[in-house]
Amino acid sequence: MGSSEIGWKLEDHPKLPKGKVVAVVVLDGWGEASPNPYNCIHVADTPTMDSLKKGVPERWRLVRAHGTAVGLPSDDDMGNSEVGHNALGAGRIYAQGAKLVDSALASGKIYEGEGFKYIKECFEDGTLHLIGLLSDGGVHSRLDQLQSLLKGASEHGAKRIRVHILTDGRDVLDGTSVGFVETLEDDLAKLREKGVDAKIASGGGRMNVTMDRYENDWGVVKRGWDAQVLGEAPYKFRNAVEAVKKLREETKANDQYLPPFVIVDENGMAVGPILDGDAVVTFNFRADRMVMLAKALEYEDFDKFDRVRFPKIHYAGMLQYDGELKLPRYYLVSPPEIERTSGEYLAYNGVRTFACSETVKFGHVTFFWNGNRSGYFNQEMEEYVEIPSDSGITFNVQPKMKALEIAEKARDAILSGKFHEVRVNLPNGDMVGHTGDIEATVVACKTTDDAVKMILDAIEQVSGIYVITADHGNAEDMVKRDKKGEPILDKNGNVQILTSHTLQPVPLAIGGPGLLPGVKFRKDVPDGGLANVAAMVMNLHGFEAPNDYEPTLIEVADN
Ligand SMILES: O=C(O)[C@H](O)COP(=O)(O)O
Ligand SMILES: [Mn+2]
Ligand SMILES: [Mn+2]
Repeated sequence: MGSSEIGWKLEDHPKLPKGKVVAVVVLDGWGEASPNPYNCIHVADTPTMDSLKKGVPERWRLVRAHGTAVGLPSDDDMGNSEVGHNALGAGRIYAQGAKLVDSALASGKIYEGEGFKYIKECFEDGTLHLIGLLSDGGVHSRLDQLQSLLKGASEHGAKRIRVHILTDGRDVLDGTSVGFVETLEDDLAKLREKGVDAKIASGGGRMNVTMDRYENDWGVVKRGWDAQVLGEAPYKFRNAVEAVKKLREETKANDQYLPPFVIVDENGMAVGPILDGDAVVTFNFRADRMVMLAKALEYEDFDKFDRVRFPKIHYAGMLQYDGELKLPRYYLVSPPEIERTSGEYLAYNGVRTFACSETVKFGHVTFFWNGNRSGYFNQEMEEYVEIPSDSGITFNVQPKMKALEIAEKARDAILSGKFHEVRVNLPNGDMVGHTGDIEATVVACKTTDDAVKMILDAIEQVSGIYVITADHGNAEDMVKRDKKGEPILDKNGNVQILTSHTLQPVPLAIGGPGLLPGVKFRKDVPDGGLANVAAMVMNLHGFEAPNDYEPTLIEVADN
């Protein structure tokens, strides 16, 4: 459908007025779980969020934020920011990258597309490089997809393959990197038996090497570039299992933060720098932490760091990572076509929007919210503000992050009278939760609660409406559990800290003086998920949602 054929005008809601200020607050990584010592939200002092839960029962509920409710392959998949914010903003459930790549690999269609044909042109004389996150986390990538791609690429003629690994420990338990590298090494050995020259060429921890996002710290991407493209790194090893084991031991870094390393041959030469005539595939399906590398690999004009050498390669992403920038130009699997998002409708219908977060989550309430599209729909109607995040630190040392600064910006936007929607992401529960530091995560949760209070106070002053929710769980459960829900202990009797997201539902609270007294949650959408929130927010702005949006969660009783 071309945009001119779309009927952008939304119907008026029969009962709800227009012109109210609606604050939409996404608490990143804030799920609902039973109270226990590993539930940092429970342990923290959170009077504001507690009062919403204990307040009007018809205005607080849980919504699904994981698995099929957000377009992931199965209900064993935890939620994440990309799919969560996509669902919140788009109001519909799209088959997400993980699922699309699964199907393209299963059917073999991945090998028939333009993207694969493009990289295949290098197979005769060049090397195929695969760069991405090595784990089964299913948030940015999946090991089984890499395995399948390795097999498929070799069957389709790749003779020399180099894998550049990024160790995880964030979406999976810390320490699991060793096992993933061993599995990959087994696969590569099998390929070598078949005559394919296949090796791991470089590596490093995802948060230290390559996978920065929203341009918070180009140094991260540069460290990756030096290892992957130039074959240079402070650590050199003959094999990758040894590299990961030694670096964990010697530098005491966890999987997320391993320093960059290259694998060298018997003469000390890097086994797989990226050279003219090579093909490169970034095998993560998720966009945010691949966009920066994609720019470095693709853009002729580039001034973010000195690339030293800019090899002439054929580069394809697993997916196209940015629909607006059309980046990268070539990709193996078409991304979900997320269109007619709520933000675009609201801009057409006169709703003025302000969106804000700090750098590490800025794209969540803009890019992901708008269906993986950077930029404004209509600059006259929207203002996006990014508060610079601290860089070069792990957030357990700064658990307050910029939450209060974000709340101040939201407050000022609410009080300014210039906006009808003020949308923010408060990052703390998630970003600090990912460090696995329980004490710091408790501080993170308290700070989030303080920030929510500031926003609610401003809404009170302008007789507005608030919508408080989250994109997925994280801080509410910081320990790995067995099937019965009991914490799992390691061989030393210590609990295994869970740095990842969870499968928990998230809270959804509505209220504020501007909300008509008869507005309450419907009882007939018990399985409602994040995708149902968009229609509700449109209602709160005085509009009916488009017919194909997931149903709204509210009704208006006459009283
Ligand atoms: O990229 C990350 O930080 C994690 O893999 C997932 O966290 P997010 O989905 O909350 O960004
Ligand atoms: Mn998130
Ligand atoms: Mn997260």
